[in-house]
Amino acid sequence: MLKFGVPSKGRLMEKTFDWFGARGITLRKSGSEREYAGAVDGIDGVELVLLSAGEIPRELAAGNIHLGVTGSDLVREKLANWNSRVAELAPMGFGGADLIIAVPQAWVDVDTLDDLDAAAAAFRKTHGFRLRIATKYHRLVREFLRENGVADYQLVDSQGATEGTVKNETAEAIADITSTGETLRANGLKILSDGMIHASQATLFRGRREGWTNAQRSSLKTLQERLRIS
Ligand SMILES: Nc1ncnc2c1ncn2[C@@H]1O[C@H](COP(=O)(O)OP(=O)(O)OP(=O)(O)O)[C@@H](O)[C@H]1O
Ligand SMILES: O=P(O)(O)OC[C@H]1O[C@H](OP(=O)(O)OP(=O)(O)O)[C@H](O)[C@@H]1O
Repeated sequence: MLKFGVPSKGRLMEKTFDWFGARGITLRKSGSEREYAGAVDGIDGVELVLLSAGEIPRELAAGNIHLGVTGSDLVREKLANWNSRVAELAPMGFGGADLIIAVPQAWVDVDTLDDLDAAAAAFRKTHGFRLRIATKYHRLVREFLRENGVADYQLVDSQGATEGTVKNETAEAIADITSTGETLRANGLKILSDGMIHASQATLFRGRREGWTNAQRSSLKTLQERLRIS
């Protein structure tokens, strides 16, 4: 069977079903609403596996699923050298959100990464510890700040309500996903003008693990033909 991982809930699940439906391919949950399995109507040998969007990158890289839909941000965050472990088959045009760096609006002298670097050095001198950036995107934020010459900071882990960490005084800045910008505004934060790390959207990926059977290759080919993607 060709195993196809799709998000099991939340913002990406329904839109994934709609996206395939609009292209004449019906994804179907089998059994009860709560069962995390299903099938693809009209294409033999494809098995749906409903998984958390955050786990799909790892399952693709491990070869436990062959295809998967998840956010392009999650693939980049969860997989070192993601490009060598999965291939992008199709951007899907929904689930759009920007991973950005934001600081307090009250920091009137800080609008760019260079300003942040200067503020971070000053912060360390004054406080005796490094400026804290709260995020769940550790890999992407580290890479981005390294490439942009910002060094004098520390990451603090935040798995949710990240924008609140500044008010709660557990961080001075944040790196998180935003779509409408409302959460940032409500928490008195502003995006650095050059603080865009990644523009994410839901994407169909193929795992690059070797060892596919001929039947699995053939199911993928049929699916690609039906979707008109290569
Ligand atoms: N406004 C938004 N806020 C957060 N994530 C968003 C938003 N819009 C789109 N996304 C995307 O949705 C994906 C995360 O979806 P979701 O939270 O359902 O998955 P998850 O992190 O695996 O959650 P869970 O583990 O609870 O299932 C990411 O790719 C993210 O970029
Ligand atoms: O720009 P906005 O439209 O305001 O959306 C951004 C917010 O939505 C997400 O949180 P989510 O609701 O997924 O909860 P979380 O804090 O658990 O990640 C994200 O982490 C931001 O907090």
